[in-house]
Amino acid sequence: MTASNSNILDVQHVTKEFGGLTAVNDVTMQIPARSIVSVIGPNGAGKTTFFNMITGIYTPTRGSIRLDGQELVGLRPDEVTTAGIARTFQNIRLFSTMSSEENIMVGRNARLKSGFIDAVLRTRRFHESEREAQDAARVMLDFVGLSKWRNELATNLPYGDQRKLEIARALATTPKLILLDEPAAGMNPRETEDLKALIRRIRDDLGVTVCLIEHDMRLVMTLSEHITVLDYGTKISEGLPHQVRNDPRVMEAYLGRGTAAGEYGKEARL
Ligand SMILES: Nc1ncnc2c1ncn2[C@@H]1O[C@H](COP(=O)(O)OP(=O)(O)OP(=O)(O)O)[C@@H](O)[C@H]1O
Repeated sequence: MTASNSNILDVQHVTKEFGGLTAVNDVTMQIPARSIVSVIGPNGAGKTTFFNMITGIYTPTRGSIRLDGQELVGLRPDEVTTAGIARTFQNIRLFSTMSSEENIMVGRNARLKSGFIDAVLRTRRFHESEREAQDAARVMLDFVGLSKWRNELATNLPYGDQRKLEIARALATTPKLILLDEPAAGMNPRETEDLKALIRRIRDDLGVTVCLIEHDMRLVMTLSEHITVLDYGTKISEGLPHQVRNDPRVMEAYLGRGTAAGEYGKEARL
């Protein structure tokens, strides 16, 4: 097996320009299959833009993004989902008037075979699809430990559980790779510990590769097997947690930069 075969995602020279601003500048990175990796960087470094290119929300100005050899550039977000990438967002995006189970079924529907006509005519295929979606939703609720909230409106769940529900909804699309955008944002230390255990189980039990953007340096340093650091859209460092933590370019990028600087400084003293 060649090195590239063991990488589930291969990003080559990706750039995104917004008018005169280069949000992501010629970034190349690979994500090994069944790994847990992080993309970090100070506020405005280009992390979310990077995720938005991988998931088809933005088309790169230049560059190539391959999932298991399949070129993703040019695909719509739903086609990227079907190809095998799921994600969660920086801000919680649940349907507040739906139950936890229904929220997951919406995620699952991205994969179902029945279409609009089936739904209108209530065909057998539609009913089978609905049952399949409901079964899958229950398995996912159980996996993330939220079975007791099955019929509860998503908006009534505690904050940490709403974040887990978003992860369950993303997992319901049966991805090969899941992208988590600041999953620990706003969590208390106990919720963050729970999240860490869940992310490990996503990889270990489901075999799904995990890539996260995260400002919580303690979480990033203890969970990640590989870290890529962006600053002003450019990759300034990558490697094992201890290599990145001790890289002078990374320290320099964080120092004097708002919240993220404080969080990095806290970790650097550990
Ligand atoms: N749609 C857009 N149009 C114009 N500029 C954008 C757009 N999206 C992002 N940017 C700019 O690109 C740069 C990178 O933003 P991005 O949100 O990717 O950074 P980030 O690393 O995710 O930041 P944070 O940690 O604060 O979430 C910023 O200067 C931002 O203002």
